[in-house]
Amino acid sequence: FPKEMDVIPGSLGWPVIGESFSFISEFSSPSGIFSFMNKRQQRYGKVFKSYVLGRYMVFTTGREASKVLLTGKDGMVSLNLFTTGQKVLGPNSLLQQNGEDHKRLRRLIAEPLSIDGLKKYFQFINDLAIEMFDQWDGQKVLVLEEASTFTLKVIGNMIMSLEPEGEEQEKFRDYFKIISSSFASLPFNIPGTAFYRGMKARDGMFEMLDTIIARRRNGSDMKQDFLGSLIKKHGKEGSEGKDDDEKLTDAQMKDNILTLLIAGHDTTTAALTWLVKFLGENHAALDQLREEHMEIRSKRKSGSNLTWSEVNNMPYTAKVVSETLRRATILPWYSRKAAMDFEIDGYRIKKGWSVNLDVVSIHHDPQVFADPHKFDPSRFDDPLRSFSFLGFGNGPRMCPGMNLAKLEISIFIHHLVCRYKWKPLEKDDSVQPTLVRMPKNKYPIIVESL
Ligand code: HEM
Repeated sequence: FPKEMDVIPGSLGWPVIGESFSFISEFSSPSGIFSFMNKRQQRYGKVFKSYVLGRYMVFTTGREASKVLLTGKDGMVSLNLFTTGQKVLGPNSLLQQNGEDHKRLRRLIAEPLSIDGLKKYFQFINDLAIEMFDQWDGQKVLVLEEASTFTLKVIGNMIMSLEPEGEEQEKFRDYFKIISSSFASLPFNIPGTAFYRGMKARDGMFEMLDTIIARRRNGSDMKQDFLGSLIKKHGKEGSEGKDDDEKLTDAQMKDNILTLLIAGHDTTTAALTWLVKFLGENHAALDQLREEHMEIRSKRKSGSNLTWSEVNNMPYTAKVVSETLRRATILPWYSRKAAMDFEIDGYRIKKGWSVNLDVVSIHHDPQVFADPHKFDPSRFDDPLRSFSFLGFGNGPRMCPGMNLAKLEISIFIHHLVCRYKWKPLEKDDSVQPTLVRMPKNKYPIIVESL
C-alpha cells in the first residue's frame, strides 16, 4: 500500500485479492456497483480507498468531486484504462491521449459526429430501423440482440459505408464481437485466451480497413463517410507543408475507428435495451411518449416518413432518454489516473493513483432526484444544476458520440411506439458483469401490433 494512502479511510480486504470478490459480485447484482459504493460510503464517507483487481483505487462521488475530476485543469488527470483495453485499442486511441494531443485528435474525430455532420446518415438509420421493426410483428425478440445488430450496422455504415447485409458486414461483425469481448479480459497474450483472440481479431479488422482505405486512395471507391473525411484530411500531406494539424496517420485512423466502435456500440445497445425495459414498466411515461410520436405522425402527409426536422424536435423523448441514462447509469463509474498531486474533498491525491468517480450515487442522490429509483422523465422538465446528471459525462472527455446515440435512439423509439406494444417474457433483473451495464437475459419480449 502506498504509504501516503494511510490517511485515506477504507479497507484493503484480503492479501492479494483485496476486495475484488465483493466488488465483482456486487457489480453484477441488480443494484450494481451502487451497493459496493454505498456500504463503504456509509462507513468511511465520500472518499475511500480499496484494492480491487490488482489496483489500489480511491473512490469518490458528488458534484464537487466530479467537477474536479472531469474538468480538472489540463494534465491533472488522464483516462485510466485497464492494460487489455490499452492494447486492444492501440497507442493512438483518443482514450490514450492527453492534454493538447487529446484536444487536437478530438477535434478531428468529433467534427463528423456533430449534429450537422450526422444529417447525411439520417435516411440510412431510418430505413434500417423500419426494416428491423418490420420483422418484429407478433414475434418474440431479444431486445439486446436486435439493438446490437442495429447499432453495429449504423456505425459500420457511418464510418465506412458498409452495406447492412453481405459478406463484409458479417466479417466486420465477427471481428468486432471478438475484439469487444476481449476488451476487459485478463492481459495474458497466449493462445486460447480471450485477449489473444481479441488481438488477432484486431489484426483482422485492420486488414479489412487497410483494404478499404487502399480502395479509397486509388480513387475506385469515393464515399462521403467518416473514413472519407479522415482520408481527405490525411491526403493534405505534402500539400505545401501547411495544415499539419489536420493530418492523421493510417495508424491513428485505424486505432480511432476501433475506439469509436468500442465506445459507441455497447453503450448505445445498452441504452436501447434499458429504454424498452423502463418504458414497459412505466405505463404513464410510455403513454406520454406515444402521444408525442402519434402527434408527429398525424401531422404528416399520408405515406410520408419521419423527417430530419421531426427527429430534432421531440422534447418529451429527449427527457425519456436522459431519464433512461440516469436510472441505468450504463457506465457506473469513470476512472482517472492522477497525472500530478492534487486535492479532492480535503484528501491529498498523489501522482499515479487511480481515482474513480462513482456516478451511480450522483444519479441517485435524493437531494437532486426525489424518489431516485422511480423512472420519471419529468425530472428533466427544468434544467438541473451542472454535474448532477452525467449520462454522457462532462468536460473535455464528454462523449463525442452523444448526438449519434440520441439520433439512433429517437428514430428507434419513434417506430417502436407508433407500431407496437410489448410484454417482457421473463421477470429477471440481473445485470451482466461487464463494464457496460446491460440486462443479463438480453431482455426477451413478445411484440404485438397496436
Ligand atoms: C447512449 C450511448 C452512449 C453513452 C451513454 C455514452 C457515454 C459516454 C461517457 C459517460 C463518456 C465519458 C467517460 C469518462 O469521462 O470517463 C463517453 C466518452 C466517449 N464516448 Fe460515448 N456514450 C455513448 C455513445 C457513444 C457513441 C455512439 C460513440 C461513437 C460513435 C461514443 C464515443 C465515445 C468516445 C470516443 C469517448 C471518449 C472521449 C474522450 O476520451 O475524449 N459514445 N461516452
